[in-house]
Amino acid sequence: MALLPVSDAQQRLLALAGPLPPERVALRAAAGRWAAEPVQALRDQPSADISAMDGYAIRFADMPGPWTVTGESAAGRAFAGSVSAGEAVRIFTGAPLPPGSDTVLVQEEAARDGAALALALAGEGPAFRGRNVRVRGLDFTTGDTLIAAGDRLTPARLALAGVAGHGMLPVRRNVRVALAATGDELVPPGAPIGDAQLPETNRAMLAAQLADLPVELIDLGILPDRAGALEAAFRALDADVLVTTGGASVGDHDLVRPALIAAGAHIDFWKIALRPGKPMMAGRLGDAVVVGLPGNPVSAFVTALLFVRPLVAHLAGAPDPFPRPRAATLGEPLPANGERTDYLRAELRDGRAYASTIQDSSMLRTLARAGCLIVRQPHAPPAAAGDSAEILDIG
Ligand SMILES: Nc1nc2c(c(=O)[nH]1)N[C@H]1C(S)=C(S)[C@@H](COP(=O)(O)OP(=O)(O)OC[C@H]3O[C@@H](n4cnc5c(N)ncnc54)[C@H](O)[C@@H]3O)O[C@H]1N2
Ligand code: MOO
Repeated sequence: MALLPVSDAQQRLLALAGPLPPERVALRAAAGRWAAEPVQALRDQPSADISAMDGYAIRFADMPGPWTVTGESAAGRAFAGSVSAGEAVRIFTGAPLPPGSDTVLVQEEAARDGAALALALAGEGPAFRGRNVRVRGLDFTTGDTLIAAGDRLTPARLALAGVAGHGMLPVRRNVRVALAATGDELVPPGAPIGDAQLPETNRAMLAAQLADLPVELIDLGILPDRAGALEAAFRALDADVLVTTGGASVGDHDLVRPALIAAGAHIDFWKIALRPGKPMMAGRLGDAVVVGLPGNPVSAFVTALLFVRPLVAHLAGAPDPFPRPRAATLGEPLPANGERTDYLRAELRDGRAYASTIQDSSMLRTLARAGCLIVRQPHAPPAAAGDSAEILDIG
């Protein structure tokens, strides 16, 4: 069976399910999620002309003074009257300008004695009408579209939506992701361990890889290499996404695919032109998308980066969920590549990428040291030191 190119597999994966249904959640709960609808301003900001400085509201036409102070305007406590010729109102940052005034004289440039106000130094004072005033609607006005559907709700956008009058925001509901490790040799990290056993690390790694996405993780634990137990766990699934690791290849104990099929799954693809990560599979099980990752930790990491994270982001409403490679300079030559897209663990030093000598997909130490993956396209010719290469940052 021919191996599926990485980009074809990525497109087919996203085609398995669309974004989850929308819901409205409080501002804080929307952090890091994607807007399901455009967000429009419900108010003008600022809603009146307000002072940007502590000082005195004056009429610019009255420059260079002197003035008589007739009252005070503070943030949240506007002056009730207005400003007539020769009058000034004490004003503070964020306070509305009283009607009649149009300019703020900062207090550092003012000399005040009781109600008498003058410039501290001749020639100082505001240089133009409107100085130190934030005019109504400076930031935005009612009806402006401030956030587009599909925009990520960054900290700044949350604050923007809040000041625009929104207490709730339209997002996609959180993605329920079930994680299952498979393998009779696996024990939880830190547990007593025999020689034939191995600490199970893929669930912790995957959970951390998804930590910045809007997920609810469901831990299905470590499943044994037994068809019946796997099938039972898959049948009981209640999640939007099932991610398994291990048992994806062709050995006698690689039972994930047959168990998924026995549980009623449709496998859309299996085996990708990818190194590491070739045995990855994906399909549907009821309403859920299932992704079977290879067990080797580096293969699981790379396939989670290229497939699982983008799938979760897609379900959460991200319009462009795939990691974006950037160009970097190779520090050392690389040999020609074979038929699979190769993702080489590499260190970045002085802006140059140096691939680890050994790229075995079991080796977590080289992964932990790597700042990036060098992406080698199928059949790429040999590359020299100083050549440009595509990399994916992972540091
Ligand atoms: N004859 C062939 N053999 C293999 C092929 C092949 O095409 N033909 N593909 C190889 C490739 S590529 C990979 S990758 C591996 C992955 O296969 P599996 O998904 O079946 O992985 P396992 O055999 O279950 O495990 C591989 C390795 O990783 C360890 N492991 C598994 N799960 C975890 C975990 N949760 N945490 C930590 N370590 C884990 C496991 O103990 C094994 O050492 O197959 C090749 N074989
Ligand atoms: O995914 Mo396997 O790790 O290509 O060797």
